[in-house]
Amino acid sequence: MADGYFYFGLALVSLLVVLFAKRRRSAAAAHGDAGLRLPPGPWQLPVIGSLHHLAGKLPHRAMRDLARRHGPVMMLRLGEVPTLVVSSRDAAREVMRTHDAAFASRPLSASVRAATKGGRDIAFAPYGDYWRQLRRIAVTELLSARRVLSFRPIREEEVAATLRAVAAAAADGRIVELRAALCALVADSTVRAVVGERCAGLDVFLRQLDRAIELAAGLNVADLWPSSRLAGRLSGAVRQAERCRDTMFAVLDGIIQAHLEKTGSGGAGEDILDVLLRIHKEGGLEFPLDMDAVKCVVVDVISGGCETSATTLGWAFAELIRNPAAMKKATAEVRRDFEAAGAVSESALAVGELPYLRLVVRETLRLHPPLPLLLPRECREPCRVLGYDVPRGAQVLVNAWAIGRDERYWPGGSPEEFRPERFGDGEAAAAVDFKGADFELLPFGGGRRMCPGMAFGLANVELPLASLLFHFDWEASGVADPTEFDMTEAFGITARRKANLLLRPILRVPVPGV
Ligand code: HEM
Repeated sequence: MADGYFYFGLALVSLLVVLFAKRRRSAAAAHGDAGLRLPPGPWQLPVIGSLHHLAGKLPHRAMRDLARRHGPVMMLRLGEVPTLVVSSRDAAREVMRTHDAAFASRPLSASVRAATKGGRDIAFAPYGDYWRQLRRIAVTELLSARRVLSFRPIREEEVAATLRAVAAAAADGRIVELRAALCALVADSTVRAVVGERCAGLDVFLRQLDRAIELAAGLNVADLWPSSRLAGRLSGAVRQAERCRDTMFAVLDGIIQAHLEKTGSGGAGEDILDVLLRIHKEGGLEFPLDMDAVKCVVVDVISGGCETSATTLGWAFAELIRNPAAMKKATAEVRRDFEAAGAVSESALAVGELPYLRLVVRETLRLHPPLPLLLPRECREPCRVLGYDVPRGAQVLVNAWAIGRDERYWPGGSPEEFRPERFGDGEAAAAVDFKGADFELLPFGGGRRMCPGMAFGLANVELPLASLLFHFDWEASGVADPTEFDMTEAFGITARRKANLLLRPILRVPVPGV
């Protein structure tokens, strides 16, 4: 609330000083940025910069509309923060491939700095040797294909528990709020993979994590006006981020203690925290992995793992409900392939079964990248993108959501349409994938800071989706025309679906153990 009043007050002050600021701006242009070809952008107000252009809309949608007028490389000012917005495949390629090293850092806003103890985690560590060391640990130890595979029994158990709960609802003719069920499924699988088991404090931990992610979105006055002490004091965002961090760390202290007391850790049964504690104990690293770093990485992996996969699953179901032909095709495929087995198994999924279901996931990630603006990057050294000069220190947002819906890259039907077939044989987009080489499809980002959790995330999407389609048919409750199914996005760092996912399950293939 305090943020709201403060913001409104600043907007009023802005209007009063606009003429004065115009004069000052032209004076500044006369010496400061002379000779540079800065990217174009919409007109700005003093103090709030470009924020008024975003008011009342979701940021990725507002930025897409602005980019249509000002171009694929556009400069905004969010409060005080100069922000480059990139909205085309070619511009994204320049940021993530041509000048990848120049854009390989992340901006550390005051609240992110507080939540991550100054960027001690993987996602927000400034680009450099410390980040490189953490990234190596993540890729080779924590999130490697072998490690993700070792969590298969956890995923299978959690999916089986969800299937049993849904079967009970189906038997009673009850409607299921599938969004909540999917969030719980992904959270339980992820938490068990990271810390071994759910414990009492984890609900508190997950609530604080949600709050910390909200604060990290940067739309609070402390992060928008970093030079203003008054803004920092009025906002309280930094104090809240510290409180979230301390509460999460206190829960982790108990879990770490229990891990340290446990005997015989190591080898196949290791969870991610075991691995981190082993690396902490072995030492010998250039930057010792102290307990704060261990906790920051655990928070990173749980936050990276939960929201993104659950959001993807929610959208996949919503799109399938809205597109009965695709639902029919995906369901027929999974029932045909697993009929003999009587249940979906991840081992069969791993050897390339269910090609259509995989296209459903790819199409879902095209239309609904869970992080529509990825995670922000920061320009470390002045460089040029599509011929425009980008100043050092500018925050850089890649609008993956807008690029994924740009008709120039998605010919053959409306890019707004959910059509998994567009990635099939004979179609222009057939070879386009989300592995970071195709800059029109960037749900996991690209370049050095690309998501290291892709295999982990996809495993948490594919098995639940295939299993829920295998055993049940799904009907939207109270929706006569599927095309009317509500697809409104919620506001937040992840673009999750706003409405609940109220669906009626109809049992078609018996669930084992029920
Ligand atoms: C559907 C699932 C997921 C999506 C769509 C996704 C998306 C992303 C994106 C867009 C980025 C920023 C990339 C960039 O700056 O170019 C990112 C970074 C990251 N993701 Fe994911 N992610 C997913 C799952 C996961 C999972 C399961 C984990 C961990 C278990 C994870 C951990 C991370 C980390 C640690 C980073 C920061 C990497 C760095 O800065 O070096 N993500 N993710």
